[in-house]
Amino acid sequence: MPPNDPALKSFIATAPESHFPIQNLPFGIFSSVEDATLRVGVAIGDHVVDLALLADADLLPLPSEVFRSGSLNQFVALGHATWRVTRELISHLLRDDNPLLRDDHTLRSAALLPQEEVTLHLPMEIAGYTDFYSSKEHATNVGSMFRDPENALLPNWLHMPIGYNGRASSVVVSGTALHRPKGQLKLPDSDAPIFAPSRKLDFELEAGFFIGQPNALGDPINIAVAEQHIFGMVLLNDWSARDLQQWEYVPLGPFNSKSFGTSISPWVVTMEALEPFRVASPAQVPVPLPYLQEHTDNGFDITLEVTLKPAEDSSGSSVGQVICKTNFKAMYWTMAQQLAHHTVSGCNTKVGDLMGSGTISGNTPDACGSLLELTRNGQNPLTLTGGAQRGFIQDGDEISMTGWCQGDGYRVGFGNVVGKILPVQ
Ligand SMILES: O=C(O)/C=C/C(=O)CC(=O)CC(=O)O
Ligand SMILES: [Ca+2]
Ligand SMILES: [Mg+2]
Repeated sequence: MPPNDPALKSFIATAPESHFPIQNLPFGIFSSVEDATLRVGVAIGDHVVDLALLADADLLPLPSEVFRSGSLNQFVALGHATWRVTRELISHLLRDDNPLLRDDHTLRSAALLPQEEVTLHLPMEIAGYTDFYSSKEHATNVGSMFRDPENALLPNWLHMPIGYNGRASSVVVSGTALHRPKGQLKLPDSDAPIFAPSRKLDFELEAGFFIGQPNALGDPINIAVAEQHIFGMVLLNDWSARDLQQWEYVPLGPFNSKSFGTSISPWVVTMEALEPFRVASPAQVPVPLPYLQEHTDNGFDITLEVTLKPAEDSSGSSVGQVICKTNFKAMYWTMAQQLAHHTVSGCNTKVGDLMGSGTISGNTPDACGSLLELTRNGQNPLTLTGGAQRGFIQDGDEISMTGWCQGDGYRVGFGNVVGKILPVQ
């Protein structure tokens, strides 16, 4: 049976709402109390499979050092065929009718660790980070607040996937707390900026994808093969200080307002696992230039949610609340178009480059992927359970994003990306 078959079952039982059934098998980097080495793991249910130990036991045809090099980069650099075959072999080893690992109690207890007992790390060594701006609803919402409601979309927006070169050094894995940034901001009633902690700290709900197959300088990626260059996807929170952003961003785009931290989920869901959830993306009018024209469905049906958990009150309690529900399939520009556009100038990419989709907003009020949009720039604060109000993020707040593809009786999920905001340093 192929690894995406909905009927497949693992000897590691998974509930229907688990993000990590045998049909998923996302790759990540973990360490454990017994072994601090950063090594490659695959999530299955509530467990992690240690691929280095499977390779030591000759159950995977790769040198185990590939899985002990500290990131997924070495493994991913081996190429598309290796990612696919490795996932197939792991799927085979985890099937409920395969006794090889199931009945080898020594290997099984060493190579299958409960997820709650491991530490997850950044999955890739991130060569570069680019952030796109590909949700029409998001671009329209922000354009109408920051610029002109009559001409919310700038004239270039419908012709190319707009993006900016972000900051790779500050991409952090889920669970990493970040301090509120300081910077220049200009208050509405003043002509001169002040230097102060951001008062308009926000999240941006995004999906990210990792480059698995690079392209050389001067050799653009054709849109027809663009997806073959993608290893897989994660969830991404592009933390944004709106007051710093509004003062600094013209004409070269965001700088300090977004470079203080970008959080990603630890498990990279492969494009193979996402294949059953491919859907058409929105029709594009006007038709884009030929290098951006697609002849296949390149959208993906991924349900997304954001939860805000406010700082604990004096009794130490805090309840998380879902503040956004949306779907990745609403994105106007696809990953294939983003990659074709990114490289059309001759720009090269490297294994481990991270591309953000841009904030994912939909066309209902609760489908907005940022507080900027959910609260109309803080003017209509959200009222949380218990009465607390939020225009923007307060110190101690935790933002958690989750996402999954719904199959028939199973989910291919991303887990989550969580981050807490600490007071200014
Ligand atoms: O429209 C603007 O001026 C700014 C938009 C953003 O801050 C969003 C950005 O980072 C790109 C995106 O996430 O869509
Ligand atoms: Ca962004
Ligand atoms: Mg960022």
